[in-house]
Amino acid sequence: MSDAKRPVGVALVGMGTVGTEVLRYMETNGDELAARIGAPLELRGIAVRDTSKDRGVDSSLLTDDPVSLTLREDVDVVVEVMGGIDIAKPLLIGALNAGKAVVTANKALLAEYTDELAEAADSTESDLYFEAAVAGAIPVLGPLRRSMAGDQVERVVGIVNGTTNFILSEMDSTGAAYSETLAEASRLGYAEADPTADVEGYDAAAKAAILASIAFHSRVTAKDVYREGISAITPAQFESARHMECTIKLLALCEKVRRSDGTEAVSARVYPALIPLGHPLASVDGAYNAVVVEAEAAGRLMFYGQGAGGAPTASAVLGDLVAAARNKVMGGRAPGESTYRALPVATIDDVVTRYHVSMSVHDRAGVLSQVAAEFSNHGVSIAQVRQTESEQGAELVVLTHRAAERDLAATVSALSEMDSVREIVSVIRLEGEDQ
Ligand SMILES: NC(=O)C1=CN([C@@H]2O[C@H](COP(=O)(O)OP(=O)(O)OC[C@H]3O[C@@H](n4cnc5c(N)ncnc54)[C@H](O)[C@@H]3O)[C@@H](O)[C@H]2O)C=CC1
Ligand SMILES: N[C@@H](CC=O)C(=O)O
Ligand code: NA
Repeated sequence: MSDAKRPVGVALVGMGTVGTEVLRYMETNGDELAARIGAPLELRGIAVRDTSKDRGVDSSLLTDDPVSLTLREDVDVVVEVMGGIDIAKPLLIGALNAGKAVVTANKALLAEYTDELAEAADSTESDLYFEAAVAGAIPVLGPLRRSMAGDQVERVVGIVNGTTNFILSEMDSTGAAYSETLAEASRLGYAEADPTADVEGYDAAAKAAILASIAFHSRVTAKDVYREGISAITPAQFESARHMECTIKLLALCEKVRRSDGTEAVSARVYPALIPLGHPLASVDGAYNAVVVEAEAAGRLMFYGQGAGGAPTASAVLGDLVAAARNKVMGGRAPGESTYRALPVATIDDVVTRYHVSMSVHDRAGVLSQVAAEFSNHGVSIAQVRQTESEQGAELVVLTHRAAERDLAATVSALSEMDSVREIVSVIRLEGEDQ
């Protein structure tokens, strides 16, 4: 057999929601994949935690020793879909050091350690692919890395977590509380093994770090990303959003910003925000994700599709597997890491946006002007005020014009000290008015 026709050996690590679907499509579409690669894929083994469990596969393929499996001579590509960092990190670095190509969906790992993984990949000129790690099935990393390699990306804004988008969509349409819909998101295979990663924004922050690093050619890790989750979002906030013809979405925002000292920096942040109903991201519902990329020459691009779930994620993994296997057969290598710009990371204080501040106040003369004065004292300009009466007093909702986060924070802190303000009920940012 000529070298070009030699089968490409694959090690699958993890056989959960995603791994099961990867395997299914490898089997059912094997001939087509072979035609695209120029050689058949051959599964050398599957690393699982419990080899005694019946998984409907040839049990001789199962092993609980992922290290030995991935380092086998006849393994060319390692597909890692088990998640976690402690085992996956040395496993994948070891595989790359041994010259194996790696395909992974593990955003938690990539958001912290892409530099170490890329260094190992470079040491043996191996491939490291991870399209599934951001926005599931949606091809977004490939386009950013390849198709947009000649452009200057200015901003990336997206809904990149299927679980929270599913929950927020349900809260908006049915008035349900977030905890009621979380179990359903887990059942549907959207949520992480520990769903705290989803609802508290860690998963989206990991994806924001990966997106920002690739978009701006500068290393951003998950720790650099400002993060707020959705667990404090209430049905009342949705009601308030509707008054403003808005909805609430958990957004990942990555952009180049000018800091107060005039230097350029990268801002990466994740938080629930109001967005106008007419904004293209407002109609992205359920486990769907969407990523809007703004670039100097391209203008605005939008990528949309299923961001979570076994089969959609398997689509991205399989695309990478075909690419990595084809490189093994034909030669060549995927574009490597490109973080030559080494921009500093901006803090949340450097962000400028609009705010919706809801507070409970004593219903007496002069309160409105005192509150307005506090915004003005900190240089935060008010766009709208709405007051509603309640048994306890009054609720005051203030929508600001664009203001710096540090000024808004100082305003809120001063308001919370005022005698006439009973409680700051919520502060939520308003994004996407420039669409
Ligand atoms: N489910 C989804 O929608 C998406 C998941 N991902 C990522 O894909 C990866 C896998 O996710 P899921 O399939 O949803 O998770 P899962 O929890 O359903 O599957 C992971 C599997 O790996 C196994 N595993 C864990 N440690 C192991 C070890 N040391 N050796 C062998 N097997 C081990 C677990 O027993 C489990 O069966 C994660 O990194 C996740 O963040 C990425 C995009 C979407
Ligand atoms: N838990 C994640 C899975 C995909 O990355 C999500 O809900 O988006
Ligand atoms: Na993707």
